[in-house]
Amino acid sequence: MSNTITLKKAATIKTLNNIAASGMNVFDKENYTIDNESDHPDAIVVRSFNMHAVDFGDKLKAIARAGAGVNNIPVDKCTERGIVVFNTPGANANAVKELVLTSLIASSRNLFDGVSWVKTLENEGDRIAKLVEAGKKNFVGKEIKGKTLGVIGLGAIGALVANNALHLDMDVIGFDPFISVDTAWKLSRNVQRAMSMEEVFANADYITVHVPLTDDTNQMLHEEAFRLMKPGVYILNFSRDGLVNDADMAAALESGKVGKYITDFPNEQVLNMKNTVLIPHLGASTNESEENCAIMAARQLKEYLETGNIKNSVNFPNVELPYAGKNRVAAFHKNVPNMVGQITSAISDFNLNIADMVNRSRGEYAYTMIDIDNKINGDIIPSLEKKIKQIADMVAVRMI
Ligand SMILES: NC(=O)c1ccc[n+]([C@@H]2O[C@H](COP(=O)([O-])OP(=O)(O)OC[C@H]3O[C@@H](n4cnc5c(N)ncnc54)[C@H](O)[C@@H]3O)[C@@H](O)[C@H]2O)c1
Ligand SMILES: O=C(O)[C@H](O)COP(=O)(O)O
Repeated sequence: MSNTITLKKAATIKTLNNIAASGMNVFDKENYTIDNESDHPDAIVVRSFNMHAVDFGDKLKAIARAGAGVNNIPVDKCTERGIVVFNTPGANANAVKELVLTSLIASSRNLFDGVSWVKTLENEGDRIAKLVEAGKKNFVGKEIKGKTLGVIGLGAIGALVANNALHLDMDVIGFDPFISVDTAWKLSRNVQRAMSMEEVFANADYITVHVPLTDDTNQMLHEEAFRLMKPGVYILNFSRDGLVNDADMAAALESGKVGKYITDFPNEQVLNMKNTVLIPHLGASTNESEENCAIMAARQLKEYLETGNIKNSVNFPNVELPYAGKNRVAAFHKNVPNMVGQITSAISDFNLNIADMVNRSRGEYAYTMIDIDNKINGDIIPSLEKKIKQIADMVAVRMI
């Protein structure tokens, strides 16, 4: 049995985090209601809020993540229900890049420890200047020039970090077995290509990870990985805490195998480790990035709600059919033979003519949009919708 999803003119949007106003203003008041208390929103805009236990209600059509990582969203469950999950690729990449490079230099120069120490001198009166000169020897750092930065994951953020580190006179070695063609074009040819993660581990003085948290990357930095790294290596994690095995990291920091762990994702274990720099998930927290993400998320969502077109979804294919403003059937179904045939046959049963259509698949699921040429008598729509929904392996149907 498929879900009943019928687009109403006024859609309700719920937000689960603070979303920049410039993004929410994309939703015009005539067609959209922003209601953060709604139990049955048409769409949700979210940042890092953990949605795994959230009740979706029975009208939810789409979730827009104003940001990159979607591990806070139950994506498989959404796919099974024909709920499109969007993210905003690259929209916060510059913000993260700037903080990664800032932290790289600042931690290398023991800046965080030094600055914290100075604050402890506040009651020392006129002795402060003398104490500063005597104490600075405890914070001698190292320069990054000529050192090797290993970048694991050369997507929107990793590629920017890699290219910019070259400008800081670092040598850069990168690893990404799934690098996109777009990113490969943007990457400097001076970034050395590693054929394995182990090659990065063996050569890098600093390692920064920029991969999504998935079943494949979960705990990718563990005891065996640390064993292969150079002694005293600095590790930067601006991706997710689940990428690192905390117990192994604690041991590696204790032994000095890892010289410093800089993370944007502190947790209870990490808070008790030595030689850490703990940042309160500030990677994407700039006005520019929050606005970029919110505007991109809102535009993608609005386009989808109004036309069915999909751009930058993490669970359904990109699909675009210019919307002529007539009547459109948008159907999510299993990726099995003869679905398009059955939908078009249902349409012709109502003596309707097809103006245009598109079908794209992604893994086990597919999405079909069909524009109907005739001016439909409004009474027909529920019957046509019902008929299409009754097709076996249909997941969800919208009449737009
Ligand atoms: N700290 C923050 O505020 C912040 C902000 C944005 C993103 N992030 C995190 O950073 C991650 C990356 O963001 P992005 O915008 O660069 O995403 P992206 O999708 O552009 O890049 C991810 C890259 O990782 C690569 N990859 C996947 N699995 C890999 C593996 N096993 N080994 C090597 N490479 C692998 C992919 O091919 C892709 O190129 C996000 O998923 C998110 O978790 C954190
Ligand atoms: O994956 C992301 O985009 C980042 O972790 C940013 O998360 P935030 O939107 O909660 O700052």
